[in-house]
Amino acid sequence: MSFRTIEWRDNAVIMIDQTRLPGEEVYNTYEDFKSVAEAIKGMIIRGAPAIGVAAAMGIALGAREIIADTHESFFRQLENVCEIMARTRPTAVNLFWGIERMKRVAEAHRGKSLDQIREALKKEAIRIEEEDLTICRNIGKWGATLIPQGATILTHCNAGGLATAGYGTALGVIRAAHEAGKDIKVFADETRPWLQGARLTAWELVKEGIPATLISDNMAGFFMNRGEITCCVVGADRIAANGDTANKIGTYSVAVLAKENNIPFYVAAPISTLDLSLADGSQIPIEERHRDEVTHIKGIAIAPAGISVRNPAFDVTPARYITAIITERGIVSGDYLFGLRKAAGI
Ligand SMILES: CSC[C@H]1O[C@H](OP(=O)(O)O)[C@H](O)[C@@H]1O
Repeated sequence: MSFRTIEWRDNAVIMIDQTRLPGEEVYNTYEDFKSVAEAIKGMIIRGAPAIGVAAAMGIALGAREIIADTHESFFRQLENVCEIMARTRPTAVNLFWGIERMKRVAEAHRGKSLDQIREALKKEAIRIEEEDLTICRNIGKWGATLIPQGATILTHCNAGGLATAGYGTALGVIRAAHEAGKDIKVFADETRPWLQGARLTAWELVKEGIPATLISDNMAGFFMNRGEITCCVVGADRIAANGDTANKIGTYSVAVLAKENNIPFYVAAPISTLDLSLADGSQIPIEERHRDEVTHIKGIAIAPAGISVRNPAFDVTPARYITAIITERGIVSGDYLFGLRKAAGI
């Protein structure tokens, strides 16, 4: 891949600014944890695994900012850093997974010096990023076994290298199938209102020469009904114990249309996206974002100011619409309650 989503460099965090794509490939440098939190909230960086990495690196930055004479003061301030990270976005469980993993490392080093704790947190954040890349490649390998030669794959939103530490989950499956010479084509939903498909997925696929067609969200059913789509592959932000999956708004509609047209619908996600504490998807918190994301494009109003607006950023696809869930440890289908726990090693 010819871009880097996020990187720890010289005790700062470097991120590609995803709000400026596809027109400009700009990298921002963050030297304090609060600006990393703002970058997550403002979707400079977005995508479940990517915001897990960003939160971890933000906490590592925060630990270096803390001025403390005692361990008690350090850990009290570190808790505050973690709480600020946790308030950035509510749906992607990877954010909280990353925060908890960093907390565990800090606790495990409580007996060490503050600088040793800071160093351990920095190394853990870098490790999380490096691991995510390997995880995505493994998701790709497993997922590619489901993709027939010459398939046309519909994807929604961006579950690509930009949504992870690189390579992607849904786009990881697509990349792996392409690299295996399966001669695949992609239909990418533009994904209103934030246009992750038009701005980010299309950018990734064009850069790599993977054949892709951009469609507006309301065209997905048309092409499915005409027999032009072989299968659908999407990412995820939180997967409940029974397989119900939260993903970008519009995913549920794609899944129902796929079921109606007898098209396999796959979710590609790392184990860190599982939330087995939730029995089903009804408890998954759904982020509601600012109305301007719906009424404006690039700052230009496309709706009158007086109109009321709703902007849920995610929806939940019931497990019955999901053909299989592709993880880095294998493909889960059928009895999700059993299969997901097994995949998680429980
Ligand atoms: C690799 S999962 C990415 C997942 O996150 C996206 O949401 P957002 O762009 O709001 O962070 C979308 O749901 C993707 O499927």
